[in-house]
Amino acid sequence: MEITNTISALQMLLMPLQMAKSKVALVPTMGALHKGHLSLIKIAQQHADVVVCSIFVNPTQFTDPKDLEKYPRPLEHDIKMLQEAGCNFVFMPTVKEMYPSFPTPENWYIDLGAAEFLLEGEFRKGHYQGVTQIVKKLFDAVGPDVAFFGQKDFQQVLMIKRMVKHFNMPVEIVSCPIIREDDGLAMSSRNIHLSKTDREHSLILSRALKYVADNFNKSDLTDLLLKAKAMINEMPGVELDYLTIAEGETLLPIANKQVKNPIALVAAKVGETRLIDNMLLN
Ligand SMILES: Nc1ncnc2c1ncn2[C@@H]1O[C@H](COP(=O)(O)OP(=O)(O)OP(=O)(O)O)[C@@H](O)[C@H]1O
Ligand SMILES: CC(C)(CO)[C@@H](O)C(=O)[O-]
Ligand code: BAL
Repeated sequence: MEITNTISALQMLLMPLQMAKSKVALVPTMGALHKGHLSLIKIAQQHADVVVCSIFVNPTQFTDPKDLEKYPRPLEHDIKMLQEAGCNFVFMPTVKEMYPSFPTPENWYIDLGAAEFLLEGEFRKGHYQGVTQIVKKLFDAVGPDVAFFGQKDFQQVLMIKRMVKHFNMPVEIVSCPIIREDDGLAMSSRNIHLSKTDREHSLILSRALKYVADNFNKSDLTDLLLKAKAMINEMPGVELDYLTIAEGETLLPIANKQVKNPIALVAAKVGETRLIDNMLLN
């Protein structure tokens, strides 16, 4: 496994492979790797000849400076995990490498459609501009044929697909299933911040989503949402940002069950830690 910190070194390594028409996959991450990330690497290995994993805690997508400051960065552990997973290249750039004028912000704005401002976009204003800005830079640096993202960040996958379309980039975007702990909690790097009690309380998120999924076909939509929200609101230490049943392209709340891709999405603060999760409804 080769580890590089600069775009030019990475490109020198990848160029001969790309000239020989090897299929290159990219798995972008912010590190603090867990089994969810490893599942992306595994799926990428099934699709491509070469897998590049990037580790970069991207400052432009953080709206809360404290969240950025305390984001976990266990680099040695990450490298060991990637080595064991058989990843071929790790790209770990500095902030200056990705944003040469940092801390002066670069000009960046693209139209991601109305869904940018819903859900995560409402609670983390500007988040998807930051995400698409760095993913564009990573795609430009690596030149992947295909890139893998987790369905846990469902809205992120939608936004990245829109960015790729906006720039006509020749990159296939693959959304991969959510990996959960045995008790249902969606794996996330931020779970490390949960106290023992928070960890117990956090289970209400996947339970409420499961309740929605199990009852979607048999219950009235309004009742279903009310009951699922009540389950979360009754849990001490959990502060709900949103729970919605939305259409999977527009992310608008659905008015009837006949829509194409219904999905339940949730975000809540559990103690001091903000978590998100979602479940497809058919
Ligand atoms: N439980 C999971 N199952 C599948 N994919 C996941 C899971 N958790 C994260 N991913 C995906 O891994 C990629 C990198 O995510 P990231 O490094 O932000 O990890 P994370 O666990 O989502 O961290 P956090 O949510 O705390 O920022 C993203 O595409 C994300 O959707
Ligand atoms: C896609 C991503 C690596 C961009 O920084 C990040 O948002 C993440 O880890 O989901
Ligand atoms: N996995 C999403 C990245 C973020 O929360 O900023």
